[in-house]
Amino acid sequence: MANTSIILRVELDHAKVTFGDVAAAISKSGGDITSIDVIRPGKDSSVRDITVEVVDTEEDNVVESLRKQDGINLINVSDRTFLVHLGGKIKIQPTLPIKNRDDLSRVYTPGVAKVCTAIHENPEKAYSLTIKRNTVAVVSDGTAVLGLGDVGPYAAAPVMEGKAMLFKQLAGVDAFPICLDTRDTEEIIRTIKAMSPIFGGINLEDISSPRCFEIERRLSEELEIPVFHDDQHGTAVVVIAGLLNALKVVNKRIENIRVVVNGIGAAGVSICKMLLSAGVTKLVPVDREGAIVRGGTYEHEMWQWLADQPQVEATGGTLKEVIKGADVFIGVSRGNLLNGEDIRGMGPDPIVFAMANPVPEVSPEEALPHARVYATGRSDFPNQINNVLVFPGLFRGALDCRARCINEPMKLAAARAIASVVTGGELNELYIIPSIFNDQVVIEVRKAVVQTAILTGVARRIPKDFR
Ligand SMILES: NC(=O)C1=CN([C@@H]2O[C@H](COP(=O)(O)OP(=O)(O)OC[C@H]3O[C@@H](n4cnc5c(N)ncnc54)[C@H](O)[C@@H]3O)[C@@H](O)[C@H]2O)C=CC1
Ligand SMILES: CC(=O)C(=O)O
Ligand SMILES: [Mg+2]
Repeated sequence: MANTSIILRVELDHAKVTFGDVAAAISKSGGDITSIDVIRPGKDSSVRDITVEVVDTEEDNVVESLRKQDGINLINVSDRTFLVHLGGKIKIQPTLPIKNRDDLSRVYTPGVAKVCTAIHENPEKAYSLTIKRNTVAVVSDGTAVLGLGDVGPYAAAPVMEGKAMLFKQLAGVDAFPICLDTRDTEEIIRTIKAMSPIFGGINLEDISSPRCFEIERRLSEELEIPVFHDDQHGTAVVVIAGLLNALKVVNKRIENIRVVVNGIGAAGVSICKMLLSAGVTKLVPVDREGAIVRGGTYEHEMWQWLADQPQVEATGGTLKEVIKGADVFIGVSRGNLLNGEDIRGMGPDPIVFAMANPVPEVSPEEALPHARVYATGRSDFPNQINNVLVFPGLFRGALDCRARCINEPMKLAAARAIASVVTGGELNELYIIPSIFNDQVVIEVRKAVVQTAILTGVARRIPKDFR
């Protein structure tokens, strides 16, 4: 269950209630008071802001318990999550002030004209004389936002702003959220290409499958800057990182495990591909209609590709059937599909990565009694397997070496780098993946990405610390 934090502004009529009554009502209805601020003291009445931690589902009970109590006037309820979104989460700041006409004539006309001419004569100079070298576009059409689905470009913006914040805070990359009001594949490709001159990289986000595959493929072919669909590859990289470490905990080898992947969309396809590259020999991809089987015929190009792979099992079934005896479950589908019994029926020491956001495929309450290793995409449980461990360091590296693209070896190197941040002594069931606040993650991912880009010939610049 997820907790939320609400601030209740209440006015107390001292003739009728005491603060003790308020605290008791909050506690009885499931809330936990974390702070109290007196806004207006008074003899007959007073106003206070009470911050309360509450399980999401109990929020209404807490509010209701105060509303119905005589002597309490509930003036306002603010959700702290909404409060941090007021006015958006990022802004643009100039790198230097314009203090006088002299400054003005340098940063703007007439001075700027000679810089324009220099770039016109040598477009490579865009990297040294504009924001290009450190700027990434985070582009979505709002069609597969988290596990919420097709909520549209306006509703996608808070996630894209969040990604932009993470890019900046974790890796110093300036990322700009762009939410497109079109679902047309060709129009999306055309728009991103048209706006690409100012960007050093394109991070595609929350674009539904199968359109996301074509959009990424075409843009990668047609642009000279890295194009990376985060939900596909960022997720696959972090899954492989977590799996490499989880397998050490349960003492199993990747060649021997049977893996069920549920939700063969953007994330699922890339995870399956990367699992195969990493050596998995028994793979069961599952979508709404059940398992995708070897030898089957599918309209979906990527599902057909999977059905043609020798490592994919030929026996079909529903998720609840095929998960029996599996060593690993990876969910990138939607919440609450499995229960404790399903996890109990897996093989010995099961590994469960329930990564649907915001609600995992199986809750910790159901999974933990039976799973040896349990991870989710969320930040409020241990073992957060989320692509946020990947995209900041990966783009930091790609921008620093001006990589032409982000290739498979770079992704695998990033996965190994993330896994390596958890040392042998630290590794355990509750710690298979480093926290995003571990500052080694971005450093190690960047290093691995730059080294591999140089080795595979896609780097167009050698950063100083690699010379
Ligand atoms: N933790 C993390 O870092 C990440 C988590 N995710 C989560 O994974 C989920 C999928 O994301 P995307 O691949 O981007 O979306 P997508 O829309 O491309 O793919 C979702 C797939 O799940 C399938 N699906 C839906 N309900 C299903 C069910 N009951 N059983 C089996 N399959 C089902 C759909 O048919 C589709 O193929 C979302 O909940 C998202 O939040 C995605 C990317 C990163
Ligand atoms: C984490 C992420 O990118 C998603 O859930 O879509
Ligand atoms: Mg996403």
